[in-house]
Amino acid sequence: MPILTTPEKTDTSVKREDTVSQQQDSQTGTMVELSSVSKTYTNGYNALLDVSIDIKKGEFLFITGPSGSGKSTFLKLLYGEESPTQGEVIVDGVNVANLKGDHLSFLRRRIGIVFQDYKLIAQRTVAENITFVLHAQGYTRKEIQRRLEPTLKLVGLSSKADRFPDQLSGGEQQRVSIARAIIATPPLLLADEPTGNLDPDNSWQVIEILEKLNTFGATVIVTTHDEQLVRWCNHPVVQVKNGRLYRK
Ligand SMILES: Nc1ncnc2c1ncn2[C@@H]1O[C@H](COP(=O)(O)OP(=O)(O)OP(=O)(O)O)[C@@H](O)[C@H]1O
Repeated sequence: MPILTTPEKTDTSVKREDTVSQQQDSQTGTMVELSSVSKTYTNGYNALLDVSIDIKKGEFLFITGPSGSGKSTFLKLLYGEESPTQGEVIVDGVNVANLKGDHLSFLRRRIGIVFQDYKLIAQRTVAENITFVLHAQGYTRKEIQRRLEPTLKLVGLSSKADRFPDQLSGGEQQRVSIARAIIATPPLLLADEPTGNLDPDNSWQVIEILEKLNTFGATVIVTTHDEQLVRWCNHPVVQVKNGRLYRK
């Protein structure tokens, strides 16, 4: 297991009492259910073929598979970025394929998403990047401040709240994007190749944060093609191969 070497370590002792109290009661049942799902893109490419899977609340699951195997497509179906050509996608009891407009926005508020390329706004500070969505969703200034400090602490960036993304390392930028994804305490966290641009120490740090969130109650689904990373962790793994899913 690699040793953390970044100067400001993540604070995994941070408690997020609101997260725990909201989520401990609802730790049973299914968070994600796909039934006979296929996805064919408009160019005729079959990305997923007759896929069925149940992911329980509170699970930490890795999705692995080679480039182009359908990992991102799988996640996109969960947050309604793509619709299945066939079959049903149920997330937290809601059929995603039927959602539009405000209903889809409402579901997405309950899903935190982390991308490989961070997707930070260059002209905004760390704090602004993290709280941007909360402002847009009408949270009060006081509530935003109440959430910001523990979230920054959790990702080890308390001293860098006023920096801009280009003043941060790649690992720090990814931790900003995780903070942005979790500040609204979503019960489901999706991370699409979150360590794809990071060295082993930073990758491990990202995984440690995701694991901590999982212990707070979030269901976490992480795609990666990094087999070594998967071996380090003792979490269930699903492999995507030729558009089909296999539990390992
Ligand atoms: N919008 C699209 N239109 C057509 N084909 C697409 C589209 N998006 C993805 N594909 C194809 O579907 C397949 C699965 O893509 P996907 O991005 O899900 O793979 P992946 O496993 O996440 O790959 P990577 O590890 O490289 O990110 C690929 O062959 C890809 O070219």
